[in-house]
Amino acid sequence: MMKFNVRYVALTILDDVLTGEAYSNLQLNEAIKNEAISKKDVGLLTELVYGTLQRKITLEYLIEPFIQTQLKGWMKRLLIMSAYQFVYLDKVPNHAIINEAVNIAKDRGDLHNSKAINAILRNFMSSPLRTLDEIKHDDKKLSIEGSVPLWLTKHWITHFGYEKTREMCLLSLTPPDTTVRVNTTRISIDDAVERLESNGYTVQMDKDIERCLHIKGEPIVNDRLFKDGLLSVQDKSSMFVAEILNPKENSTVLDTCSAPGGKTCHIAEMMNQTGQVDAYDIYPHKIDLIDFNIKKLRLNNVTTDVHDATQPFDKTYDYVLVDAPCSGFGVMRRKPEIKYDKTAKDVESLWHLQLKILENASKSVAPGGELVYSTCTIEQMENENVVYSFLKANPEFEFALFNDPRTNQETKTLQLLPQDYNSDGFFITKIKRKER
Ligand SMILES: C[S@@+](CC[C@H](N)C(=O)[O-])C[C@H]1O[C@@H](n2cnc3c(N)ncnc32)[C@H](O)[C@@H]1O
Repeated sequence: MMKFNVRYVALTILDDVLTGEAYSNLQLNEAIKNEAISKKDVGLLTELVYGTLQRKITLEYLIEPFIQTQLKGWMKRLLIMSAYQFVYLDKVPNHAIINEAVNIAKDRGDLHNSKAINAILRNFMSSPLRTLDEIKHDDKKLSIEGSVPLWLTKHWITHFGYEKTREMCLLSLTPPDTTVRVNTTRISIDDAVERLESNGYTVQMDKDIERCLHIKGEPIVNDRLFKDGLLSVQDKSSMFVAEILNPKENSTVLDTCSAPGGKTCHIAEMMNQTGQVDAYDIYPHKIDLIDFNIKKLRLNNVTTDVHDATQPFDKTYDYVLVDAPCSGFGVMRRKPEIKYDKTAKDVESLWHLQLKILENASKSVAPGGELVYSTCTIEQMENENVVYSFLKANPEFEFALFNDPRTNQETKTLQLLPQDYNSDGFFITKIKRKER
């Protein structure tokens, strides 16, 4: 048996993720926790897993002409991981890439496998890199360049146009900004900035959301402020959801699909330990995650329980949040496998579920009360189509206009794309029940 090495672990993670058995972020966290690996190796492992996943379609296109025989799935994954190092990493010498791949192949299979890997990689590395010139159609070209399946590329071009889609796909191959939300029930924003700076972080205040800070430095999860619950890691686009819901102090809030509790906690912080936030999720094990966060942040205005949001809630509330289960294409830069494992059929069945949850949750909005519907996707079907279908069937509701932070104009819906704030793609809309 081979002794632990970074590429071996990276390939095992790629196997699990690309066969749909695990999520990249969770697998990576496990590997980093379990193995005695150095800081440098953690960096390389992360780069290999995320880089290969992010650029899977591009890498397959580049190496495909050199594969003449039928290969097993893991061999193809080993080849694209090796191709990633050759094309995108400067510091790894070609002979090291080939040796490592051959050793893994020997360890996994017979000599024949390792010889095939050796021959393919040698051939690939000594030939000119394949260009996109031979592809005639813009959508196909972009699908390969941005490593996004063709059906999605076509969808997005139809909805957002070619330029915006290209910008989004290419930006999604790079890391987003790291932003944190200050727990203003425990520390002032000025004090949080001062303490972060004294801990070595470069901090920038966000221009739209007061409690949002952009930080650069060591992983924040190791910092005292994070560990003590004085701040939470949250993407800027995601923070807009609670900001747009904008619950008043002493009000009541229902959060229907709330795990792991990012927005629940944001809402509870905005209400400054007053009022009542009832947070539900369908999965019992996920309720533990919300409870953990509430406890860590020391929030005392939240209760949690298991509940299926398609089934009636027993109370009415001033504010309701439906942060619906969705395809998640808005977070493809954080979970790249999302791009490859969803189909148009999944999107359609999500639309049914989302509409059902929205219909049911709306019954818990008190007269004059407001409901925010949000998703972390950019699929029109799961966003505009859900809310317009709902409003058509429920005339007692209407849009509650809010400010589009990008234009400072009132809007009914907000579709944030990654390029808007170098953050996640999110959809947010607000509706209100008309007064009786
Ligand atoms: C987008 S995530 C919510 C993220 C959360 N609001 C946050 O900010 O941390 C959607 C959640 O909906 C939950 N969910 C899926 N189907 C559900 C249902 N029928 N009823 C309630 N929750 C559901 C999932 O378990 C998942 O935790």
